[in-house]
Amino acid sequence: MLTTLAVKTASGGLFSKLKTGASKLISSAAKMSLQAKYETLAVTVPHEFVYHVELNRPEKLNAMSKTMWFEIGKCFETLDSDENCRVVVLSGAGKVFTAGLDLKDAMDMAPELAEQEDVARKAKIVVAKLRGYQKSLTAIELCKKPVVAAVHSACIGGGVDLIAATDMRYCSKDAWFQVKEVDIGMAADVGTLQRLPKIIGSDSWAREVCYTARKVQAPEALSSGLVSRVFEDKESLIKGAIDIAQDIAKKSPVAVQGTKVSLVYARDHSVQDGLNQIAVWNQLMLQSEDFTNAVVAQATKQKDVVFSKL
Ligand SMILES: CCC/C=C/C=C/C(=O)SCCNC(=O)CCNC(=O)[C@H](O)C(C)(C)COP(=O)(O)OP(=O)(O)OC[C@H]1O[C@@H](n2cnc3c(N)ncnc32)[C@H](O)[C@@H]1OP(=O)(O)O
Repeated sequence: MLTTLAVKTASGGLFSKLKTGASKLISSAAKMSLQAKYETLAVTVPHEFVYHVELNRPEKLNAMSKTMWFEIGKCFETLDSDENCRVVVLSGAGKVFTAGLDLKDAMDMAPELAEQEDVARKAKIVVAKLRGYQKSLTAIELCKKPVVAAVHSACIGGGVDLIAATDMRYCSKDAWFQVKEVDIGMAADVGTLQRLPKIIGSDSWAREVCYTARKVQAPEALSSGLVSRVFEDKESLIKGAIDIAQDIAKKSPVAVQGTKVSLVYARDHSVQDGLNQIAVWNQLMLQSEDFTNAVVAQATKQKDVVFSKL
């Protein structure tokens, strides 16, 4: 039975190669249109199934403007359903990863609030904005494709909220991180306080960096678990992140996407709830051709199985 299935997989492989050639053409077409689609993000496709999203306001140190917040949400919602995308690398163009919330934009809210006299009406305006910003970053977590943050130089305030919603975090030696919100008189409200303590093993350390807004340099980011790899410089960081992304992109998208959904669910639920979730998920997904093809490939020592798009 294994032999029959292996032959089936091998002929599927040839068909998939033809499909791969076609998808490369589609990918280069997609590359152009994706770049044109956003004002504050640059989206490229460095390898088949690997997307690279760059925060792209280098002249303002990638400060997160209203447009950028909106576009981050839109981008990751789109990537979630894009069958050509299996993994995303997220980095910053130019000198730094991001200088955080665009402070000019933040001040623009004052005149709008001044139009209202009553606190409840003012609060309604603020909460709508907050919910919108939260939704944008949660789109990264809801995107079933793993997202690898590649941080160089500064990652401040909203930047920490952003990377806390990603799956894996790498940085270069010159990187530093700052939960800066208390310095601008606010409690962080778009994910750092909720996600950071779950990323970091030490609750005490997480609280310290949130209360003090002190800078965390790359070696401490590594030892605390905020990042899992440190690269020599930005160039090797991006290459390293894309290499890992390519490895992930070769795996079954059914398996990888199911793994992300289950890890995110398990983080926020009891072990028993998590076991129930994956049992329900896999009662369907173990019937996928990916499972059969991958099992056969392992059993017959076949390399480079090609999986259909998802
Ligand atoms: C509902 C909201 C939820 C989100 C909350 C998030 C909160 C936060 O993110 S709190 C943190 C806010 N960010 C900051 O406080 C950082 C401010 N920037 C800096 O301290 C410095 O720019 C930095 C140390 C990062 C770099 O200094 P450097 O001398 O190298 O560059 P600059 O000359 O200062 O900046 C170059 C141009 O970029 C503009 N810019 C930098 N940061 C921001 C910013 N956060 N918002 C808007 N614009 C920023 C800066 O004005 C310069 O532009 P230009 O004057 O036109 O040349």
